Amino acid sequence: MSKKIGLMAEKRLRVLVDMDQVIADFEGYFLSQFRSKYPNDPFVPLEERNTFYLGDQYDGMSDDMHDKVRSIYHAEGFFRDLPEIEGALDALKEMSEMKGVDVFICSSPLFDYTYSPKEKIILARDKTLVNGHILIDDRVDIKGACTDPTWQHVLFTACHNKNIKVKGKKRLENWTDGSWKTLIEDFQKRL
Ligand SMILES: Cc1cn([C@H]2C[C@H](O)[C@@H](COP(=O)(O)O)O2)c(=O)[nH]c1=O
Ligand SMILES: [Mg+2]
Repeated sequence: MSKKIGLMAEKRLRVLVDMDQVIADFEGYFLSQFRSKYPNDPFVPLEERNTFYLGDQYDGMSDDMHDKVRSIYHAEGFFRDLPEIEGALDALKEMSEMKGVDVFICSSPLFDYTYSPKEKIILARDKTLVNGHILIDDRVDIKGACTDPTWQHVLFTACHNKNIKVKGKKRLENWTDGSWKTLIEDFQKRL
């Protein structure tokens, strides 16, 4: 939204920030919960995760694995209790205090709607329809009804995408080395 300052309209940068695996540690928490509930089952260490959906690596391991995996992230409190990705909250607070920057958390719900919508913040199954200048998200392929979204996707590095080569996209490796600030400032210059 632009605010009028005298006769000049201030250009504001709209930053959309994904939640799971960008602000909240979905993968790490899933693994710790899975190992504590099913200590005798095989699991995929985070260094070996290479698909967006857990099921793509887990489901074939045994007949009951599909249900076991879902019993973890469909559980009440799973999303509410996700720990922070290191540095995310400080970075987002600082980002939201930057002059001319508006920050929105933009997250997809699970297909099972029992708990995740109540435990998340802003929900959009189709993020291509959300209007913003930047979308910081760990998912490599963000598709939807709009083939030409307003935002530029910045890929947040996660265990499942770290080895995927993406052409023409910027990456943000973490929230702790200060590079997010340079990224935001670069986008602001181009507004
Ligand atoms: C099975 C499975 C589900 N997810 C979920 C977690 C979130 O509800 C969405 C991803 O949301 P985002 O806005 O794209 O971060 O899908 C998942 O991330 N991984 C899974 O294996
Ligand atoms: Mg995500």
